[in-house]
Amino acid sequence: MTTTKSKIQSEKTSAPVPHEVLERNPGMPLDLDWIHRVHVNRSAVERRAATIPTRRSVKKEWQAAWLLRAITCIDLTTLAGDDTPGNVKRLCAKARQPVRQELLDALGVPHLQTGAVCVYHNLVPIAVEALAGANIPVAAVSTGFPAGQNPFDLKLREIQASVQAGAKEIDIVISRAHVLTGNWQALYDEVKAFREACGEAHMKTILATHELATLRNVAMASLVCMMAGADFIKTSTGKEPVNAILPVGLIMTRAIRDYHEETGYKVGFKPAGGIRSAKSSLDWLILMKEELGNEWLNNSLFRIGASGLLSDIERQIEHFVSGRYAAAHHNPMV
Ligand SMILES: O=C[C@H](O)COP(=O)(O)O
Repeated sequence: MTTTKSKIQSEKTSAPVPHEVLERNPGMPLDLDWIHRVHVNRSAVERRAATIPTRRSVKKEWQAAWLLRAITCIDLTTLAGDDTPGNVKRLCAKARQPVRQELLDALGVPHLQTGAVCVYHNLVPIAVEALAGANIPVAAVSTGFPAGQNPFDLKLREIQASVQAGAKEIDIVISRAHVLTGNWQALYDEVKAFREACGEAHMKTILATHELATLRNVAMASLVCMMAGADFIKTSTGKEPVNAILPVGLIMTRAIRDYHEETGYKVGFKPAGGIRSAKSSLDWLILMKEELGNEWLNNSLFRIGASGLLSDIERQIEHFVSGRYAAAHHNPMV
């Protein structure tokens, strides 16, 4: 019989190398015919999304392996007005050692780390220093996050400053007004300029989907961002009233699939905001596996933006190992 430990080890060995070097999406000219052909059947999308947490589940003996995989895909995030160098340093320590070593030892996993640490620009130098020597990129939210209402030239300068400070990934916010007014050319030009300003840093484009009015707009904006050279498309800032939800995830992953079929380039996906339970992280992994396949199940192509998810995953892993649940304060985030 295959034991849980051997399942986790076979998961590990079959796992793609973290931060695998993929050919970056160079983008393509804006194809308005393609954009205007986009059609979304909202009720079909909602029905399909509703099956993910119910009909689909990960077998119990595989759950720990999937949860470990989820951890490697977390962009461990703090984006609060009261962030300090101290809490960012503690967050970085958590990114280096997201699960207590004794639990990893029990599962036969020598080392584990999160996909990235995500902070505001001011805290990039602190995070870069705290992560020195670890292969964990620092992501900076930029371009007037979260509303994106800053002047355009300031947004470009903000990106450049974050890259100079050592951010390897830049999470930009799009101008929602371009989507709401159907000005796809303006959205394309904006995102292309952001991509140029990012240089070698990878760019995640935050759509703030709750503010885009319709699922069709989400699909169209996803395509435009990829045409403009996005490395990732990301659902939300975490500051909207509704953030990452599965129907939106379905629309965005299908846009990624269409773009890949058309161009051959793989674009990553990052649901972010409101993802707090281990169970919901499994739902997102299942969505990725079903819509995009195993190739997307690694942190080069999948991230979960979350500030509070890790505590619950660690708690579930502890339960898996010991059969007991620890009190939430035993697995503090920072
Ligand atoms: O990009 C990440 C999000 O801002 C995190 O949102 P959260 O605090 O709801 O997990």
